[in-house]
Amino acid sequence: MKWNQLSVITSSEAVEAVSSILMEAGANGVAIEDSMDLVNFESDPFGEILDKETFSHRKEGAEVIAYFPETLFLPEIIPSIQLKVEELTTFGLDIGKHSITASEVEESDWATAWKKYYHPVNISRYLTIVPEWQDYTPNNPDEHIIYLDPGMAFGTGTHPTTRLTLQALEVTLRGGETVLDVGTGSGVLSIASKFLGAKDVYAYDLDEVAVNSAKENMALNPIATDVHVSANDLLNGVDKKADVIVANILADIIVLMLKDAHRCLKDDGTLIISGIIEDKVPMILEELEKESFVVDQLFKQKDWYAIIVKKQLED
Ligand SMILES: C[S@@+](CC[C@H](N)C(=O)[O-])C[C@H]1O[C@@H](n2cnc3c(N)ncnc32)[C@H](O)[C@@H]1O
Repeated sequence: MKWNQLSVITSSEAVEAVSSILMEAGANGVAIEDSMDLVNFESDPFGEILDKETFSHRKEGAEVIAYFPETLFLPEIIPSIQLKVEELTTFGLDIGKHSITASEVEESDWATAWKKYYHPVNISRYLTIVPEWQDYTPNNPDEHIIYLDPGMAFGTGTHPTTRLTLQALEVTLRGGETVLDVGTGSGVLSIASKFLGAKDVYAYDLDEVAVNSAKENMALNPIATDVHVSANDLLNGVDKKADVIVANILADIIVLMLKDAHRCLKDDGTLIISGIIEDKVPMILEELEKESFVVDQLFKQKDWYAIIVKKQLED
């Protein structure tokens, strides 16, 4: 399979915002080359296990490289990406040169391109994600280590949407639950669910690459080898009754599964939805109400939201 690569030359301070714009536009992942990497390296608590030799030697500014499936026609989406990047100046961000270039890449190039920028991600006191190829010593006895090789699948833990979802899972799970993980990607949420005490976990993804990646990652984490991973479109045809349903997919896709989520959730169950960019929050809240869900908690990081919701029960 071929991938299209979009490179945005920008400033270090706009890296996160530009990455969010590219992810929102449908990128499957981003790699970042930032002149600030070496500076951050010095202060990064995980710094000592990064390989200094692999660091970018970019002299100034930053480059955000996003990977889009070839099914997305880039000339159609580049103008709106350009506009959104330019709008960042209205938030006082320096966007640097903000030039955008597109090119084609082979899958294998992308599969390894981001690896050198990927290092352990400390999600919370209890959860840390560690690249499968790195050694890591936990900082405290409560820390669970999720080993991942996401390959081509989404879910390294570095994206705010994954981090928010993991934190929402952590406040929700108590032990013994049945969990449905919709859009599992790398499988990271399923593995975390097992560490947080879930009993039966079912992971679904539409994309065969993600299904295979999730299966490989379950095998890397002995606690998660009994997670059932399969290809499925959202919750179509799923007849399980779950205590927790978790889905980190974009807002417009989440809306499509709300009816099925209601059907598959036990009366006292919890639905965790994430991947919701700020602009989409009002629409999601409206749709949740239509499907008889009530909001329990909102989590926010940067422009992204995760929402914990419950079924609205008759009095
Ligand atoms: C943003 S990623 C989330 C990955 C991971 N769960 C995480 O939180 O990091 C969304 C995933 O949803 C999958 N997806 C998109 N549409 C889907 C659908 N209709 N049914 C099942 N999975 C879908 C994508 O293939 C992708 O792996």
